[in-house]
Amino acid sequence: MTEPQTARRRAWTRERVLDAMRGRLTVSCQAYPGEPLRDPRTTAQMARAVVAGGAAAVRAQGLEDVAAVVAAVDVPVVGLWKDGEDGVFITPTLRHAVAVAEAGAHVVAIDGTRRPRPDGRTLGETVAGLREAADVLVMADCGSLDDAVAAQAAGVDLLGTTLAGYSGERPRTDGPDLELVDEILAACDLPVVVEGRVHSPAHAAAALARGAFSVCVGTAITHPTTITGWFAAALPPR
Ligand SMILES: CC(=O)N[C@H](C=O)[C@@H](O)[C@H](O)[C@H](O)COP(=O)(O)O
Repeated sequence: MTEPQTARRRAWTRERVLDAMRGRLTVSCQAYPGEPLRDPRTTAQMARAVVAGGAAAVRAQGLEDVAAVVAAVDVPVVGLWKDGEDGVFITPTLRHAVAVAEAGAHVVAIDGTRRPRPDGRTLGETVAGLREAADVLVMADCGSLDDAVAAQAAGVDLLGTTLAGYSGERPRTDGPDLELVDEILAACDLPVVVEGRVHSPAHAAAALARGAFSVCVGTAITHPTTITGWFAAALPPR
């Protein structure tokens, strides 16, 4: 990062980050292993494009992408590091979480499920260790109400529904899991980010209308291969 970029990064206090995200859209800019758009420069350009369209924050995966996005846009960046493909793979250990913070993320998203973590630490130990190492907000990517309740007790700052439908505790709903959103809002006090299968502006609006703090959209905005597939599949057979 250049000096002005470092100063800009520092100006994002915890309060400013939360204030920026409240009631607004976070856009997840991710390309998956082997895909044509998987390049930190492309992710950074995508981040600039979504900020131009009104994204209040950007979510990005991988240390290089996080650093490139932090340098490219002046909005909060929710960073994560996916390692592996099943089980606990979203920022699975304290080492991953600290590295994401060091890459410049304002919010570090970590697996917020109750499943055993690869380094043997509990979520609470991971959050405490991360806080010792860096002044960042922590978002727990949860898959169920029990995850959210445990994550709140573990000391995270934000609860996400990111893993609903992917951790085996909830069905994979067609759109966002709004039933889970209702359950979490009734049981927890922390800000809730609705994430996962928010596929239309109407879904995003419905999520906020339920009382969610913020909404995060990935695929429907930044994954052209999937979006193209939706259109292609809607055509009648030739
Ligand atoms: C389950 C998992 O690995 N979720 C990932 C988390 O970062 C991403 O692959 C999703 O794109 C992101 O959560 C946004 O969700 P959607 O792409 O459905 O709008």
